[in-house]
Amino acid sequence: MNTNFQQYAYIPLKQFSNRVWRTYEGGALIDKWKKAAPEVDGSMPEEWIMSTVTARGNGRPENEGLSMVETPSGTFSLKELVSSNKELYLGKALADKFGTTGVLIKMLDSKERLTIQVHPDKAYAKTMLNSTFGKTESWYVLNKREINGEKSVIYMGFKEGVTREQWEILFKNQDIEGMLNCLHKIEVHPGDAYMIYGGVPHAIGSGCFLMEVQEPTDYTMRVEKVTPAGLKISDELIHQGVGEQNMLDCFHYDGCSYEEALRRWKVTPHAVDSSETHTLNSIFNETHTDCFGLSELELSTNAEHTLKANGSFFVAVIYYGEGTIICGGKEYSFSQGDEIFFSAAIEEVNFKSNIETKILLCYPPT
Ligand SMILES: O=P(O)(O)OC[C@H]1O[C@@H](O)[C@@H](O)[C@@H](O)[C@@H]1O
Repeated sequence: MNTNFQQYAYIPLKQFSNRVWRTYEGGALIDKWKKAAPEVDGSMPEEWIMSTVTARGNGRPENEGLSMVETPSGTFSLKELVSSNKELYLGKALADKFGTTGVLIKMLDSKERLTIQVHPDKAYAKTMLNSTFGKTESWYVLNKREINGEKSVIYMGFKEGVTREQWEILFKNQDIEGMLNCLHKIEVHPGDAYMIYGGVPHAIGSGCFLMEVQEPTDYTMRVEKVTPAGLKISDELIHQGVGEQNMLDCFHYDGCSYEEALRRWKVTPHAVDSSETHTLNSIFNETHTDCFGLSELELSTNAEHTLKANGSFFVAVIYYGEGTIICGGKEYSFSQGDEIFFSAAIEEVNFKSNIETKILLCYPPT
């Protein structure tokens, strides 16, 4: 046990920028949010936040995806800090149950449509990939942009009647239009929230800027062998090493109507606490999943709100605004683009805003 690392469990820990390579292009809206010039689309369209997992990509750096945080004595990976004392950083329940943060948080900005894909549910992850975690995920839409005159959409869930046999034929023929036609196409707007459970087919369309809170793995099974921009995908990234037939088994063939799709997966955020100067909205909570949670704290100018410890760590992502954090009797500043880890050891955190502020609060599994 490294006693030196334990002292950092009592202070807010900010992470350095952590962009990750993906098969699709995007990222300009992440630059805009981070106030980083120039705002460019490229092959690093995701920012991974408080990540203790590495990304899967061909020929990419070994530690890509791992978050590095700033401490008074230098830069360390969150993973090594947490390992120094899991109970202190994560909280006892999480330390005992998983021994890891149990969650992965991302900002994702798509300039092009992502490939049609599916992620494992827990049962599939266990049997096929020997992993405790699947990749159930959630999307909270923050912004959108029109690309080539196209509205921002997502595709999700099979339409009624789609069978594995039909899906396999479309996959073998690489009939992309045919596959897209099997899924519900849903226009999205800032504020929309969706759960994407393991097994549910989906594709994020172009022009979506969203926060994703998810189980901490990078397992994507996909049915498109070439991306919309023309990038050829390796077999490993198509089926994660389990083969095409097993990849096809990762999908849940339980199609439904458009209305039923919205009922199953669209989430309506609601206020759980408010005053004249603040609102706390619950977005994803235990009624949707036990894998993670997401809330949102809105503060008007010169407002404040205190969050009390709940036995586990949480992560605050400053979507906009600036102000001061009071934690352990000390003051720290925060501003737009900050990503801050608050260990389970911290008893309470007071956020004070100088200007209008929106803070996304991400929580680990319950
Ligand atoms: O298609 P690639 O480049 O692998 O990107 C895959 C991305 O897909 C999205 O639907 C999410 O699951 C992200 O967490 C993931 O990173």
